[in-house]
Amino acid sequence: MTPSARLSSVIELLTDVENTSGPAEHVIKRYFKARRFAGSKDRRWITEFFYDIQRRRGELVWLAEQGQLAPVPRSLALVGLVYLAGISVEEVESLYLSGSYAADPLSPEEKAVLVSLPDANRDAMPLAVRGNFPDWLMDRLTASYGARMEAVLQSFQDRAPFCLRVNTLKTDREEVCRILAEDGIPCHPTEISPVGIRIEERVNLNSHPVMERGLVEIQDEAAQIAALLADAGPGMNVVDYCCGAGGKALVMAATMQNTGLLRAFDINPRRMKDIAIRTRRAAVGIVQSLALQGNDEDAEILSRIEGEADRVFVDAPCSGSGTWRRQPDQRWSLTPEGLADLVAVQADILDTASALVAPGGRLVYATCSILEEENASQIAAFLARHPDFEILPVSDLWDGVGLSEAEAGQGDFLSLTPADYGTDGFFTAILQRTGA
Ligand SMILES: C[S@@+](CC[C@H](N)C(=O)[O-])C[C@H]1O[C@@H](n2cnc3c(N)ncnc32)[C@H](O)[C@@H]1O
Repeated sequence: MTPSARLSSVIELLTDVENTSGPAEHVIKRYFKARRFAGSKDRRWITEFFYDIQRRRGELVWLAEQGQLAPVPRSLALVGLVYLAGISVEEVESLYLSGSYAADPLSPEEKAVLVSLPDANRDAMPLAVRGNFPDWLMDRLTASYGARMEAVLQSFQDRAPFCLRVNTLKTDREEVCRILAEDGIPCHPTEISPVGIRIEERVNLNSHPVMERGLVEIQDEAAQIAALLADAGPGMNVVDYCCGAGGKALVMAATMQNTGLLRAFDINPRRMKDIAIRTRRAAVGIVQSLALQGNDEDAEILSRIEGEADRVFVDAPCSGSGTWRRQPDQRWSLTPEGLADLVAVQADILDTASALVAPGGRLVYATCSILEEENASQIAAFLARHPDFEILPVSDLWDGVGLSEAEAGQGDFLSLTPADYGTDGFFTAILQRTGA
């Protein structure tokens, strides 16, 4: 594809995403499925530029509006070419807006804005704009992060690192690092998780032997830490209540040394479809998965195992705000009403899942959110409704489950943002049921 055709594709994609609900990655997948002629380099350029625009959308909208341009996909892409990609206005005109499949030539107003961009003053931008976060979240985040606010917002502008979790049922970290190094893939151990590997370059490992042989899974370090904090041990009875594709279940199966019982539930069978293949590949044999129906039958099934589990892990559906580096489009689609709905669903799930915890057992609540109402406030409300649970501070568990960087594990809860250790934003609370 020519540069102009690539730019036109980015504009089309931005428009499609604006007009569709659901994650951009689905829209992008559909878009390229219908355009088989796009080669892998074209796809990469288009996708990366699309996501760069989403990540810095706040600034791009502001810059367009300062120059009296409507912040429509075309304006954002043009401003992005100059402001983010550092391409000169002359090059934009000659390379990106000429030839077949090119978008219309620059209007005088557009040209005036692009020419002024090298002098753009970031300091003049309000915090929400230069931090590229929705304005309506600013008060909430300031209350949580105070003086660290600017650093936290900035940390969401980087691309997220690529992390693997080593399957300790089959191998160890040294072995995997050695195999990757032999294949010219530079990597290093993660700072906190004892089973994580960080790869600085984006590589496709889907058909690499380390994946095919079940030696590793792709998983952010924060998610590994949360699952390790469950402290699920050999022989335990464990429930992963929102198991999705089983990412946390696989971590717990490894710490359980593939003994005991791990029930994996989720309301969405589509999300669960890879569990069987992932457990087989990882040599995990203790997972029993079951799709919940969201009706009375669930109550019947769950009542049979009430009060039995040593650990119940609730990796709750959430805003995903901690992963907004990876899915930057989602920060622009969350609404206050959507957030309130999520908080209500989380409370419901906690109420139901907590009934499965045995006396003396633990309820582990995790979100990939950095928002207080989904995290500490959710837990405070749960404890007010369930006086038979109490907080087990993560600082008491940190060393015992093999985590490093003691600083990160201070206090009652795990509460990470990318500004701390470059992980996704993540929250975890451990609640112990009294009356063992
Ligand atoms: C954050 S994802 C879980 C990711 C998964 N634990 C992993 O590590 O791959 C949240 C999951 O909660 C599920 N979910 C949403 N509402 C639910 C409910 N009422 N009961 C059980 N699962 C639910 C969603 O289908 C989704 O898979």
